[in-house]
Amino acid sequence: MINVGVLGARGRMGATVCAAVEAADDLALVAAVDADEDRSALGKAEVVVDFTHPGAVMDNLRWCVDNGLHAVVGTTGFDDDRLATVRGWLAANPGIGVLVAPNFGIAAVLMMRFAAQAARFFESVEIVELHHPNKADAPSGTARRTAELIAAARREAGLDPAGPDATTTALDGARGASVDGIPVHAVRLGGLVAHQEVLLGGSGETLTIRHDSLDRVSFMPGVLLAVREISARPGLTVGLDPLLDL
Ligand SMILES: NC(=O)C1=CN([C@@H]2O[C@H](COP(=O)(O)OP(=O)(O)OC[C@H]3O[C@@H](n4cnc5c(N)ncnc54)[C@H](OP(=O)(O)O)[C@@H]3O)[C@@H](O)[C@H]2O)C=CC1
Ligand SMILES: O=C(O)C1=N[C@H](C(=O)O)C[C@H](O)C1
Repeated sequence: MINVGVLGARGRMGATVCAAVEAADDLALVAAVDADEDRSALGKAEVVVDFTHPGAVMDNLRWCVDNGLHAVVGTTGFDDDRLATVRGWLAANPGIGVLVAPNFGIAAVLMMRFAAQAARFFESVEIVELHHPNKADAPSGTARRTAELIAAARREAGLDPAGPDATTTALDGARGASVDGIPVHAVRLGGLVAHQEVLLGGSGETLTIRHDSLDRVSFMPGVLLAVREISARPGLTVGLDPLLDL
């Protein structure tokens, strides 16, 4: 039995994680903590899951590492500087495992992988991410990560990450944000959960790779897999890929 604590427990994701943990025979929910609540209840946990806010997650994660707790983190906002900071904390606490994943959906992980594979075959690539209107950040962590993977694949193939673009006059934002040279566009629309299209274009043909999370239960198999495996993976793991043998 693995004792699990959840940070952000009353949020959209946190509540879904609490229900998934309670439904699993091999996991016990021992603490459910939300904003402005005492984190000390998490001391009974072996693994803490964080789905809070980009502004809160680093303080939470520091607290977990300092208290000897493994952490599975879905909260967004992790750039290279933040990941380096977490690596530093873990170097001083060598038995602790932290997994940070921008997306726990298996299909989303595959979408990112397929996009990176396709990236070198097309002159143009742009990303459109579409989410519910209560989302705190833009672009999504998934879109950022996808753009980074695509840009790395294109650089490795000797291609400019950015495709051809003759547009010289544009309203601010009309061409999206540039992430590693890849244009990323963010849509916020009632009725949506979490969706992304990677648009690739070449000579007389295009390829669209689309992923849809239609319900937050889509993230649960990945979250529970990480909860079960994190104690055997000391140090920092980024993304779910290594746990899926990708
Ligand atoms: N990796 C993945 O697969 C996924 C990642 N996400 C990410 O997870 C994060 C949360 O998303 P979502 O659940 O929709 O957001 P919500 O706003 O629904 O939930 C966040 C919860 O965390 C609480 N909270 C804020 N600060 C703290 C804190 N310091 N300690 C404990 N709880 C805190 C909030 O309380 P209050 O409202 O009072 O501030 C709220 O209840 C986002 O970064 C989102 O992008 C989302 C889906 C999937
Ligand atoms: O806030 C969300 O909802 C989501 N956040 C993550 C992200 O920013 O990529 C994962 C998924 O897109 C849902």
